[in-house]
Amino acid sequence: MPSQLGTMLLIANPAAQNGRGADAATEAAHLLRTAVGEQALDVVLTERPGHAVALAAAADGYDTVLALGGDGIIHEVAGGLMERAVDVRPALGIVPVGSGNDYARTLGMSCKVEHACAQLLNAAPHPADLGRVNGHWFVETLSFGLDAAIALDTVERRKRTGRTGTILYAEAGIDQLLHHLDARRYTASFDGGAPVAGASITFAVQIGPSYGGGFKICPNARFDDGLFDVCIAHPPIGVAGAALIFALAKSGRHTGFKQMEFRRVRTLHVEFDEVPPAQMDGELIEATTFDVSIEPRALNVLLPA
Ligand SMILES: Nc1ncnc2c1ncn2[C@@H]1O[C@H](COP(=O)(O)OP(=O)(O)OP(=O)(O)O)[C@@H](O)[C@H]1O
Repeated sequence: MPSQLGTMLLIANPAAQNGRGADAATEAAHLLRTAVGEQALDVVLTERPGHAVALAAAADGYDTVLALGGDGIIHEVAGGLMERAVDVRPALGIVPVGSGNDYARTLGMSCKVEHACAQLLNAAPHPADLGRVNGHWFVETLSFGLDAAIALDTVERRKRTGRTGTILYAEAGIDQLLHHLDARRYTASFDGGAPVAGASITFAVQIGPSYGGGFKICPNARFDDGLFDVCIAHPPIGVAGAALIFALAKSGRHTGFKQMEFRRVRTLHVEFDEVPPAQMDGELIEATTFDVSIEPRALNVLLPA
C-alpha cells in the first residue's frame, strides 16, 4: 500500500510503560513495514534519557519521525525535531505507549499499538503549536504545584515500592492531597502586562486540554489556536474540596469553582518564592523563574483521519 508518510524513522523507548516499549516497538515495526514495505521504515531504540533528542535532531532524509513511548519520549523527539531547519523538519507521528499519554488524548491517537499504526497510515499532517519554557520545547503541558508533585512522587515511590500503574498514581495522589496541599506564592506577568502577585495550589499552562494522565484541566484548550490556556487553582482549598475538584477535572467539570482562574495568553513570565515541583510533558524542570512563550503551528503532527 502506498503511504503518504514517505520515509519514516521510528524512535522507540524500550523502557516506556515499565519495559513494554520494547515489545511495542517490534509490533509497530512489523505492522508498519507490512503496510509500507521494508525499506520505508527505519527503527532505532533509545539507550538512555535524552537520547531521543539527538536521534530526532539527526533525522536526515526522513519525511516522518514516529515517537513510540510515553509523553516523555514525545517531548524529547519534538525537541530534537525543532533543532532542525523548518525545510528539513520531518512531521511527528506518535505511537502512544506510556502511563499518562496526555498528548495522545489531545491528538486523538489510540493507545493500542495496532490501532495507532492503522491511524498513522491514514493520517494527515497538521500544524501544531509548541510551547517554549526556559529554552525547552514542550508539546502539551507545563505545570507547577500539586500535579507536578504527584508526578515526581510516583518516580520515587515506583523505585521504593515497585508499584506501577493506577495503584501507584492513586497512592501518590492521596498522599499529596492529604499531606502536601501547599500554596506557592508567585508573581506573574501575562502577555507582558503588569505583574500580578498570587498564590497557587496548581498552576497549569496548557497547549491541549489534557494533563496528569487524562485530567481535562483546561477543557477548551486547542493545540493549534496559537494560545496557551492557563488554569490557576488558588487557595484556600481544603482536602475535601481538592479531592472534589480533582475528580471533576477528569471530565473538565471543575471550571465553575471560584478558586479556579482561567486565562488565554501567548507569553507568561512567572517567578516563585522557592523552587516549585514543576513538570513539562511529565519531565522534571527545576527553576524559580519561568519564561514561557508559544510558537504557533511550529511542528507538523500526524492526526488521525
Ligand atoms: N533506554 C532508556 N532507558 C531508560 N530510560 C529511558 C530510555 N530512553 C528514554 N528514557 C527515559 O524514559 C522516561 C520516560 O519515558 P516515556 O515517557 O517514554 O515513558 P513512560 O514514563 O512510561 O510514560 P509517561 O511519560 O506517559 O508516564 C523519559 O524521561 C526518557 O528520557
